[in-house]
Amino acid sequence: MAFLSVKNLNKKFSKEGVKPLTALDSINLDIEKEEFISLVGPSGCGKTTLLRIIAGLEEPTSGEILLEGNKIQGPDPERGMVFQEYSLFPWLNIIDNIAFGPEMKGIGKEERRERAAEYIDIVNLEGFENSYPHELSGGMRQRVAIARALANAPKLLLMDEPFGALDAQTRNRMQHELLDIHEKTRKTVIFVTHSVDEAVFLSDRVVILGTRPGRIREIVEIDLPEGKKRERTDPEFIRLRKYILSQISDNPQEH
Ligand SMILES: Nc1ncnc2c1ncn2[C@@H]1O[C@H](COP(=O)(O)OP(=O)(O)OP(=O)(O)O)[C@@H](O)[C@H]1O
Repeated sequence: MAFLSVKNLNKKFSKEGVKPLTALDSINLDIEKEEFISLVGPSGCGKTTLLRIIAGLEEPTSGEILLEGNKIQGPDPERGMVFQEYSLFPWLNIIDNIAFGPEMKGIGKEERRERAAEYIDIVNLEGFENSYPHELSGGMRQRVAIARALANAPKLLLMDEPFGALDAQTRNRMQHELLDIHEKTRKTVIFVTHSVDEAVFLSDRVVILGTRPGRIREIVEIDLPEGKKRERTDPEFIRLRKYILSQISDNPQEH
């Protein structure tokens, strides 16, 4: 049994008087525990819709998703979501932002602060515990958002274009940090991105969603050295990146 199993998933958006739009068509996908999976494809191919259905924020029209054999129904902190806009609480300092989920679960102050401190350490934000979100850079805020999702002890981390709003240099640094976080926590990650370069750099497998909207076109294994040893200049990296780009026929917005 796969850790996460997407079975025959279909999603149609219907509005009165308008022809229904098929956003996802017969999606089947098995994901193993600890895997890092990216979803790529042209704009409108259904990446965000698939992620939102896995998050439980959207209902499929038919089909189902099983997490460790249990059908997903509605949102749950066991599936932590990180968005492009950091959605931090501006009135809470960093440690309380991170401890928010555990607080909602009724975990006592000391324990949740301990847990938050552990994740502050993992995302390298020691010393910023008492700062407020507006006092941090974009990359740092995104690290808080990742720590906040992790503090709920999720089984799955769902990331929707999390580095899309960052400048190129910060984005590059965040990619290295995310690999590092993945190595430390071994969380299963599903990562939506427009950037094929980013997907190849981060992932164990890249799922290409089709030019025919909403279908899986191909799943590409990224057989590169683990962790920080990944090099963009590696000929295999360049070959995989070119190959995936050639499979995305619409213009990807960046690469
Ligand atoms: N709430 C909605 N109501 C109607 N149509 C929707 C809704 N959400 C998404 N769609 C449509 O479903 C299709 C898939 O959208 P989705 O946002 O999942 O694509 P995407 O691959 O994430 O796109 P992008 O790369 O531009 O973010 C698009 O045609 C979109 O217009």
